[in-house]
Amino acid sequence: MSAPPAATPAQVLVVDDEPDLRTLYELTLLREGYQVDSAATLADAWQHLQERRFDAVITDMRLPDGQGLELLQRMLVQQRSERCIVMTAYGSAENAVEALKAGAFDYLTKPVDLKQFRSVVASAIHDRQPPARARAAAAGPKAPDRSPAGGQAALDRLVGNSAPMQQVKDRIARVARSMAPVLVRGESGTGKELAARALHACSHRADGPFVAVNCGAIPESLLEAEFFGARKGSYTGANADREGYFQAAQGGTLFLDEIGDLPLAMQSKLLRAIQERQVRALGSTQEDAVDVRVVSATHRDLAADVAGGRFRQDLYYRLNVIEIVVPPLRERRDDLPALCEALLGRIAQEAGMPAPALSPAVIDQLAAHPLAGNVRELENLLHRAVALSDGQVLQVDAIAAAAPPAPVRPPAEVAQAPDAAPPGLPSDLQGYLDQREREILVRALHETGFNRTAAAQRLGLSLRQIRYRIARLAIAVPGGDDPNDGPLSA
Ligand SMILES: Nc1ncnc2c1ncn2[C@@H]1O[C@H](COP(=O)(O)OP(=O)(O)OP(=O)(O)O)[C@@H](O)[C@H]1O
Repeated sequence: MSAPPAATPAQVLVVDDEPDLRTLYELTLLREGYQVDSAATLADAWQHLQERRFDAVITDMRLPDGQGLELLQRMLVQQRSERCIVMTAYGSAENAVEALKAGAFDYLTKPVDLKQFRSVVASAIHDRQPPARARAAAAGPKAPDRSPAGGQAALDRLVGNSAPMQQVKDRIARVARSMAPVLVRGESGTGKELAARALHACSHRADGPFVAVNCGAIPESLLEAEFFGARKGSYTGANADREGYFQAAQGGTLFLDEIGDLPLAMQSKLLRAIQERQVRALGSTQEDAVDVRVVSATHRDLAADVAGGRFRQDLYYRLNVIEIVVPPLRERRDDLPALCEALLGRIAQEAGMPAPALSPAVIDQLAAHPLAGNVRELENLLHRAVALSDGQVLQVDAIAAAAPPAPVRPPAEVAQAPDAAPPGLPSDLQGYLDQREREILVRALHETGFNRTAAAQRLGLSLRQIRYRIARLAIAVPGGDDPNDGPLSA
């Protein structure tokens, strides 16, 4: 049996004009099993890049003939596949953010911590080519830079192919590859968490944990221990050492939902953890290095919170390196049929029943609904509709009954007319009364299991009268006009 072919080590280019530092980086990388080339200037680095392809490029920010950022930009223009790590001077947060915005995979702050250096380089090379030392497989053609297999599945879970949704998915796939912090913005219920999960699944951290935290749900006094961990005895009730969210997300993604709800004192601590990449558990004297990508989300206008002094500007700047905006449902109505189908499928699966079919009438009715609570509201509506529906096809009236009663309001044109009547006085009395009557009848029918006799009794009507009203208002009752009028939605 022949020995496996020798593995080709990953190739790294180091760009720094200080010979001592260059040597230090080279030795560190060689010891890790990489093959290293080095350059002292931008021109020299570019020459190397013209000659061959590398797996990663590590560049100092300030070089004798220009900025490391220029190298990054030139690489981007040429669509080079190398991942670029930029080294910035200590305290120059702007450079780090600028580099990440320009497409750097990650940054390191000088003086470089060698442990962090090794870990960042390993991350950059991770899913394309492990170091020779760790590789057993034969050297083959380099894998293209694409999302892990689970990435596409996670993007598919984000249902909707409308143009705005497609843009969101393209952006997720594009930015997933770096370490840059991402802020996901969007109204409540638009799917921000799903977007964050897809981002994680498309990243090289997909095999690591995804830890989701609702910042608004944690009592202020517990925040520090929850985020950074706590040593036994550090506070009343801490009976054992416990890790925090940062430690739990090690090697993966920490999703900070409702980031705008974090109190100012905690914002400072979070900023420090992100900048230093170190956290200190409550009651501990030691800092732990953490390798975590932070993705946060908010439905609030964080820029306004910054202006109002409720959110730290420096933290906002740090979290918002890359922004993903998930559009509200009203801006992507085209997604409604696919969303309904996917949500109904999920609901039915959870209930262990076949998914009811969706008629065009139901879709039309949903499309007319304001759905201000976005996909979550649509999901709730369908949940209740399924519970109220008795057949294979989801009924229009099951949707109407599932919808929370609309607030009593005069028709919109009356409210908006310049010489509008006082609120509460409708211009079309009959239309207004019909709408109210309809709501009451649907509610009564719903509450009596669609038994018309019982519903009529509840409303002080005869069976004849309620039948007449149901027909006049064209209320579709599950099971049609049942002469026996028994319970229809048992
Ligand atoms: N595009 C989508 N495809 C399928 N399901 C979706 C989509 N968007 C949202 N959902 C579903 O809607 C519900 C709400 O989504 P999610 O929690 O991601 O929203 P959110 O924007 O994070 O909400 P909040 O701001 O309230 O935290 C979830 O059950 C989610 O699975």
